[in-house]
Amino acid sequence: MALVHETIQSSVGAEGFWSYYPYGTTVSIIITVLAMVLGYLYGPYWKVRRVPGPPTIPLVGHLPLMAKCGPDVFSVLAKQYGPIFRFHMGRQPLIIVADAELCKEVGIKKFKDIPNRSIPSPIAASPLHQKGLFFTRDSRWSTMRNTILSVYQPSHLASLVPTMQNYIESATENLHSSKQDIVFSNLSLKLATDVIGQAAFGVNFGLSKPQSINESIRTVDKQGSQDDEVSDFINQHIYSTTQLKMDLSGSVSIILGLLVPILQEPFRQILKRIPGTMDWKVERTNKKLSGRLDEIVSNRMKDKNRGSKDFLSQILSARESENVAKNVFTPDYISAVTYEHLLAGSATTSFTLSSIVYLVAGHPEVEKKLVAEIDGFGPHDQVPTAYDLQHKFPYLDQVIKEAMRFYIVSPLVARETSKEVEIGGYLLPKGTWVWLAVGVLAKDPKNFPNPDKFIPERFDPNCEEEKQRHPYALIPFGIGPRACVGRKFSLQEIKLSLIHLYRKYTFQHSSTMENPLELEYGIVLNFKHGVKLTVTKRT
Ligand code: HEM
Repeated sequence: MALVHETIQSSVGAEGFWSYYPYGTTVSIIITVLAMVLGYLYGPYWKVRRVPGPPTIPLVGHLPLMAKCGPDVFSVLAKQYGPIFRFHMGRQPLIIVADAELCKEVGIKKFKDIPNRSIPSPIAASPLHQKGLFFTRDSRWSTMRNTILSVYQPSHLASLVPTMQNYIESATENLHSSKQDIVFSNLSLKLATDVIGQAAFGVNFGLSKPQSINESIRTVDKQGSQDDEVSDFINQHIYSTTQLKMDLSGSVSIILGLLVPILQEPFRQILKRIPGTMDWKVERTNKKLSGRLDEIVSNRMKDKNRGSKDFLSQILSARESENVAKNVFTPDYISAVTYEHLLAGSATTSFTLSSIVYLVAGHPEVEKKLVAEIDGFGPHDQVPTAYDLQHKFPYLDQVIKEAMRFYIVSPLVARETSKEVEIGGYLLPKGTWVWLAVGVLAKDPKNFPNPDKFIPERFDPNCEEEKQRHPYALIPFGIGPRACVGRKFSLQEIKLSLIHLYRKYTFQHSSTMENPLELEYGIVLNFKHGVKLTVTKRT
């Protein structure tokens, strides 16, 4: 060391020596910063580097691959890399699990080590969405979930049949009277939003009014074109939902969240104050939505005669009777879970309903069998009970399962390890994002021969294919203790809707519709241009 000093001193002289050291300091600062940046960018990758995956591009990871292949990217990669592989969402590596047995391991067998959901960047930029059941963690989640499950007793669901039926009748009353084709996906979104609005808030959003169905189908898509409060709320809700993009088309802070998460929050704080930016718009919408929700919640809290018909009232009553729930369900969390119901319950149910009608319209032999089963149930004005819906429509069940397999609304289920855990032969450190590729499972020819064919009979309990299939090959509602709480609710609504629809109408694809159907990949799957259908009234 002394020798090095001497050499430097003699070669640069006394003056040069002093200027040399600041230079050296600068170099070491640059090297340290570079090392930190590289450590920040590559640290997450380094911890899971043994899991196979395609080569990644710094910063953007595999996002360009995703933009090129769309949601099919995971099927393509599963073929190449096997049942567990690495995919980089920007800087963040995801461990993708694309095998039914491994999904069971993550979702059920090792649930206690993987109990939470990872928080993707669109949600990290949206405080409103973070306090729902979906993204809460650990003991807060389990207390919230237990209270919410107590609300979903079978008797409560059964009592919702008449409400659901009313909205369904109202939404579908005038379908045939329009000479034009209908945008069925818009109609189903309004119907699902109305049903969940009533079930969650006890509020009639009034979107499914029969006299204005075509009119409102058109206007609901335009921001602010309806001026009453309810539709304003809905428009904001739809805006807030559609802005939660998972690709690079979101707001600047969301994009930063994908590429350099550390910068996301500081930038969001700045951008949300700059009028006109997407972050400013999202912030405004979220604020308005939260304001409205807080208002609804605080009014309902004061109302001593609120009854127990809707989700919000039930949660408030449960909260009052249990001390634990009181600490967990503070007003902001109540607003969030109630809003979450609107969010989780409308887009998913609506997409599923539309995709079923679309697929049946393309398969006349399925339509014939389905209509025969529905007609065989009883007179057309006999509304099925919750029990009837569960037990008396076996072919309808097969059609729904097959449609949910064919177009799986939520093709990825996001989880995160809370301690080191071994999955599929790889040791994953605490904090690893483990995502179940349920969309890949649903198209795996091992479990579903001819996966690109729509064949409801493959779910016939007597069929060999059904008997041999892995029990977790189709999990559109997720798996284990963290699976969807709204499964029975949405299936009840979907079945009631289909029975009512096919009692009155049959549907054909509109000539104005693209073929094949184009899908859009957001927080959930959506139709790019809607599902357009020609309606024929049954005689
Ligand atoms: C066809 C309709 C629906 C589909 C396909 C669907 C799908 C899903 C999926 C895949 C998950 C993640 C499950 C997991 O991690 O294992 C989930 C969770 C959830 N869903 Fe649904 N869902 C639907 C309807 C609904 C409805 C109607 C509601 C509300 C009434 C709802 C509320 C929720 C909630 C709160 C969670 C979070 C559960 C938790 O973290 O404990 N969903 N859903």
